[in-house]
Parts: sequence; C-alpha cells; structure tokens
Amino acid sequence: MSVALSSISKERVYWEGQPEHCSVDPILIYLTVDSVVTPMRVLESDSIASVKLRIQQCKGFVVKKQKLVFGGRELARNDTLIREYGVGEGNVLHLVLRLSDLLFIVVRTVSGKEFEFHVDRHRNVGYLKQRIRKKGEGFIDLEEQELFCNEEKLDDQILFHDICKGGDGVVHLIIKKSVKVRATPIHNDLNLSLEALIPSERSDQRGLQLQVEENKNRSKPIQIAKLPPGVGFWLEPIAVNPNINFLPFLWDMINSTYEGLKKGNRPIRSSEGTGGTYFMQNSTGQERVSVFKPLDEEPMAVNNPRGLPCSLNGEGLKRGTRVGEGALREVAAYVLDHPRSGPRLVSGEEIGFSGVPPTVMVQCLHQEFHHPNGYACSSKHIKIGSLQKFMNNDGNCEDIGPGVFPVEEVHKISVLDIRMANADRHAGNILFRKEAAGQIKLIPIDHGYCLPDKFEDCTFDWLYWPQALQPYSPETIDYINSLDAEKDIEILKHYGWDIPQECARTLRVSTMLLKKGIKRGFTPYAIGSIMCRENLNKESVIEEILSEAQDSLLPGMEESEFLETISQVMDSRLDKLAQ
Ligand SMILES: Nc1ncnc2c1ncn2[C@@H]1O[C@H](COP(=O)(O)OP(=O)(O)OP(=O)(O)O)[C@@H](O)[C@H]1O
Repeated sequence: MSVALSSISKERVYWEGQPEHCSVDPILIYLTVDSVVTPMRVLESDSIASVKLRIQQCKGFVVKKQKLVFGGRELARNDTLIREYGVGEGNVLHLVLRLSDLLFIVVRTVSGKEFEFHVDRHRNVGYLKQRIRKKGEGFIDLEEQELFCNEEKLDDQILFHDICKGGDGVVHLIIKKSVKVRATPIHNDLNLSLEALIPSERSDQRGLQLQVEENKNRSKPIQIAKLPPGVGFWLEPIAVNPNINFLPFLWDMINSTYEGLKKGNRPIRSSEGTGGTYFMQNSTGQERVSVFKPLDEEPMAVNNPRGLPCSLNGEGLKRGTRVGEGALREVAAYVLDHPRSGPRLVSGEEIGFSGVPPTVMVQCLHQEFHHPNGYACSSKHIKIGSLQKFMNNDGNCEDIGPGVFPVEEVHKISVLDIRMANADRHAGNILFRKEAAGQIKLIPIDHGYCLPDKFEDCTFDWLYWPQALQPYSPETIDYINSLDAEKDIEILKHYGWDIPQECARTLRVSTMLLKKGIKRGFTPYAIGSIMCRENLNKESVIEEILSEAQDSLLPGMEESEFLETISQVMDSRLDKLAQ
C-alpha cells in the first residue's frame, strides 16, 4: 500500500519500551491520524491491545478511545496479534479517535472558588453562563460578563467545540472583568480561563477575562469559526411503501427536527463515532431531538468525515456488511425491535422490548454536513440517512463498570444482538440513563452493522458481564418464543427493505439459535458464545454449524430445505453443549 499521503511527523520511529533483546525483528508500519502519517515500529507478535498502548504512550490518545482500521477492516479484537490481521512491513493503519462529546470545565473566580461542569462540546458559551448562574447564584453576576478570546469577544453563540478543537480536554475558566484574552490551541486539551468577580470583588472594578492557555506544544491561535447564516435546508421522511403511515411519535421527531433547522439551529457533528453522526436540535436550540447519520458519510464511504479510505470492494468495516447500508440496518433494528405486545404497526408503541430508539429513513440537506467537494443548496447535495430519536443519557457503558446494570437490562440487549447478529456491540454503543428511582436503563444505539451476511465479526461486549451468566426470566423467554423470523422478513419487506437472501438467512439462523438455546435453558452467555469467535481465526460454533449444513447442501436445494438441515445440525450441536 502506498504511504505518500501527507507529511510524515518527526516523532521517533522507535517506541519507548521496545525490548532491545527482542528476538523477532520489528516491522515498520505507518499510522495515519488526522492526515498525519507517523512511522512506527512494532512487532508482528504485538497484540492490537499492545499497539494501542504504545500509541497511548507515544501520542497520548487513551486506548479505549482508539479505533484502528487496516485494509478496510476494524482491528476490533484487542487480544489478536497484528500479524493475524495481515498487518505487515510498510502497511498503513488508520487511527480513528472517538473523542468524548463532554468537556470537563472548571470555572474559577479570582478569589479561587471553583465550580465544575460537564458540558457538551457542542454547547455554546451562553449555555455555560446559564449553568454558572444556577450554580453560582449570589456571587457571579453574569449580566456583566463579557468573554473574550484572542482579544475578540466571545459571543454567547460560540460553541466550545469551535474553541476546543483538540481532544476531550479539561477546560479551566477564570472570571474577571477585563477583556484581555489570550488563546493557545492545544493538542489534547484546551484550558480556558474565565475570571469572575464575586460581589464583594466587583467594587474593585476588575473585569472579566477569558484566557485560553495550556498546551505548550502548539502556539497557533484558535480560529473561532464564523458560521455563515443559514442558506436553506431540507428534511423529508422516506417511505418506500406509500401505504405505511408514520406513527405520531415519529412525526413529532421529524417535525421538531425540521423546526430546529428552520430556526437556523445547525446540525452538530458528534466527535464520537467513525462515521458522520449529527445531532439535530429543536427550535429553541436548547435540546437535541434526533441524530442523523448519512449514508455517504459511513465509515469507508465516499464522504466519510474521519478520513477513512473508501472501501475497495464495497464491504463495510465489518465482514458481511456493505458500505452505504448502515442506515437501512439502523431502521431495521428499530422496526424489528417489537414491543412485548406485538409488532409496532399493530401495537403502535414507541419503544420495543430492547429499547432501540425510534428510527426512520430521511433525506436531508444542510451545509453543515460533510461536503468535501463543495456545497450548494441544491437537490444534488441532499443526503439520505437514518434519523434516530436523541435519547437523553448519562454516558455510555464504557464509562462505568457493568456491575450496576440490572440483569433485565443486559438481557434485553443480548436478545437484540443475538437475533440481529450484531457485529458492532461494544460497550460504547450502549448508552445508560439514571432513572429517577436510581435504576439504570440501557439504551442500545448504532445498529449499522447488524444482519450481516456472515457471522464472522459478531462480538458482544456484554458476553463478559456477570448478568450474561444469569438465566433469562420467564417474561423474556415468552418474548423470545413470540419471535418469528419469517414474519420479520415480511415486515422488513413491507417497510421497503427486500433483505438479501444471505442476510435473511442470518436473521433466520440467529432467531433459531436463540429459540433453541432458551429451550435448553442456555444463558445469554452460552448462546452468545456460540455466535462469537473465540479468536480471529477460529470459526464460531454457529459458523461450524453452517459449514456442516453447507456440506450436505445438494444442487438445487431450496432455502427452506437448507434451513431444515441447519436446524438438525444445530440441534445436535446444542444437545452436546447442553450435556
Ligand atoms: N439515539 C441517540 N441518542 C443519543 N446519543 C446518540 C444517539 N445515537 C448516537 N448518539 C451519540 O453519537 C455518538 C456517535 O454515534 P454512533 O456510535 O452511532 O456513530 P458511529 O460512527 O456509528 O460509531 P462507532 O464508531 O461506534 O461505529 C455516540 O457515541 C453517542 O454518544
């Protein structure tokens, strides 16, 4: 693979901690991040986890925020050796950083009093002022504040994202009355200083000062983006089947997103995720109402904003998926997440058994989306993608230990992932919310890699959570028994997705496995383990079952006969496992 991509950073080629006595010769590979290419030496026998650790040591990017991609495939298994993924001398690895949308902000007054806030990097300065007002009532008069950056007044509308271009940093604010401001951008962190007067200090006529300091390595001033005024937009649901009426709550989501755009509240691109994910705001701009994921910005798609190369053969980042089909799969996951009372078109209920947020296919036009080849307000630039309800949350499951999750919450996710053969269930794709009673609710998101046409990349982080070892409750067993893969395929067709035969087979086989598993009293762990590979090169039990059935496949055999064979092979394998 060619590496003449851009300037090569002058960092050390050799890693610190490289064992000198190492018997295996190191290989030279190239790491690209933000279009900067860094040569690095690693051992072919290094695991993905140790390569990530080296990247953390060298570049400071926290391991769990790293996603490595090579040859169009995510190097998702941390315990796998890089040579098992086929990485060799001279190859290029793409590093995608999943930055947190939350910034940690410390506001300090001149008297040294400190307040701490977690503020979304897409919030503006005005929003922070409101938070300060609530928290610091009585000693900070925000009416008198003026915030400046680089000697320019910081408008209330300016987003922290535009101030803090680097990683998920800590932001220090000091409030004063002077308008002198200095700003220095930094690589990972941004340190803002905003000094405020407490009432007794106001009399000394000291003013407000915002300083941006920190990171010694870079000195370029921050460019605060001056957004042009809104130039038009478009948002419309796509219904392939004109007989389908969108349920009222879906219209609410679409309409409030539309109103937000109409009021000029621009889509905000998430810092997390490998594809383009945009938070859509309501008409006041104070709330997020939906999340738009355009097809052409998916990982490996032509307009991916994270610098990932285009797929060469059309395969997506996970085996058995196609680039440009993520939105379809997102919608399919919602459509098939039936409420306990039955399919949504009958029950009309918003949230299904597993809690997938309401999702529809839309077309949307806005200049804020990624248009690397220029933008014009024309139908040529309309993007098609999934629009999903924004779910208020307190973070994702990577942020906290799984011990606090209720068993039923983990089980509902396991049911979804097994039947959809989800190839992207890492803990970051489960949001959590603390309910009023202190209970934790899990919200599964990001289903663009479900229903692959092969099981190779299925991985479930919950497999290693203690709740996965608990048996399913009778209610969950009833729900599983009510599932019908044939009806599901019909429902998808009704919604406009004539699912390819191989993906339909995945749905049939995984639903079959789930049902046969619970009949034998298997736990989510036992069923999930059958579906996931233990390591990269060892086929999973489900893959072995399919191969065995394939071997007895006769020319001209109908799909139904093939499934019958799979069923028999599966029975005998499961019976052995049950012994
Ligand atoms: N429905 C939702 N409600 C609230 N936040 C959401 C929702 N969907 C996505 N997000 C936020 O947007 C971020 C990026 O979304 P998402 O994970 O779907 O993108 P992606 O590019 O597919 O990511 P990944 O790298 O995990 O494949 C998530 O980490 C989450 O914080």
